[in-house]
Amino acid sequence: MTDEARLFSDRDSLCRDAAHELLRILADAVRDRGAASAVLTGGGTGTGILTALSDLVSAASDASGSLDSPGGLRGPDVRMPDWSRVHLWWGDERFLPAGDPDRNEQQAEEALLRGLVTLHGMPSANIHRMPAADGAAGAGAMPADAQMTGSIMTAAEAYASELAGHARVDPGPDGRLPVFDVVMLGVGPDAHVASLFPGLPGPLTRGETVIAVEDSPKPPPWRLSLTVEALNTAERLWFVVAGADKAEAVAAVRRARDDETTDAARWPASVVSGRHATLWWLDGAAAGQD
Ligand SMILES: O=C1O[C@H](COP(=O)(O)O)[C@@H](O)[C@H](O)[C@H]1O
Repeated sequence: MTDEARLFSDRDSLCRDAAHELLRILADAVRDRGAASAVLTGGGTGTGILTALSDLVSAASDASGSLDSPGGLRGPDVRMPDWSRVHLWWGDERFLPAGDPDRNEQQAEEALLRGLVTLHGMPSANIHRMPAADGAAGAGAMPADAQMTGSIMTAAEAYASELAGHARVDPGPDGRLPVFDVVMLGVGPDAHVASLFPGLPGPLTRGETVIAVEDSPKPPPWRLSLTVEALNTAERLWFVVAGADKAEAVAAVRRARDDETTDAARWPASVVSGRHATLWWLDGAAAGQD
């Protein structure tokens, strides 16, 4: 299947359009299947999309003069999902104490999630955060290095179990995972996606849905990540990329995607795809046009 690319003059317009489309997909999935789920990514563009989504939700809610209701129309062209039926997951997370500003979930919390829970009826139980280093899978406070390996392994198993607990009723490509209507992924200048880094075992791992990463070249070193196999169950997979520092990686990955001999260990982003669509959301700089 050929990838589609959408180009934008800048990151803000990319984020606004992606947020708009994400809302539409979630609303359609709730209408058609009674449930929807999205996998969030960290990073500047991933968090920018959540901020844009929050703005859309607030504007639509203000325009309607009331809180959201299932399937209701809000604003001229924005249809809200019933948030009580939407589940949110993460593609990767930094294994740090809860509340650490470097955690992807903390950035998402501030950009969007607090508002969805307090104002728009999303149950906190629908927000599936990856475990934190000081949580049940950790060892109280931030574990010492010697304990860390065991803690992060337990955390990866815990998230895999949580995913399996929400697995699709009618098992599709992977009975251990929910239906992911949309998986969003940033792409690093080194072509990493989620926390699957070139040169580490992550991109080549098979048979698991979640892995622990103990030596990420991008700080912090301890991370959790969905695997290639898990990401590839997405109905739609979106690469969301902005900035000139990504242009070389984007070009190389897009070339590698057309090459059957691609080395997954060198170009992790080249081996992930959506089942029905793979879409590149790019600003001009990331597309190499500046
Ligand atoms: O560390 C991470 O980086 C990537 C890319 O972030 P960006 O700021 O360069 O767009 C992100 O997708 C990933 O979730 C995060 O953990």
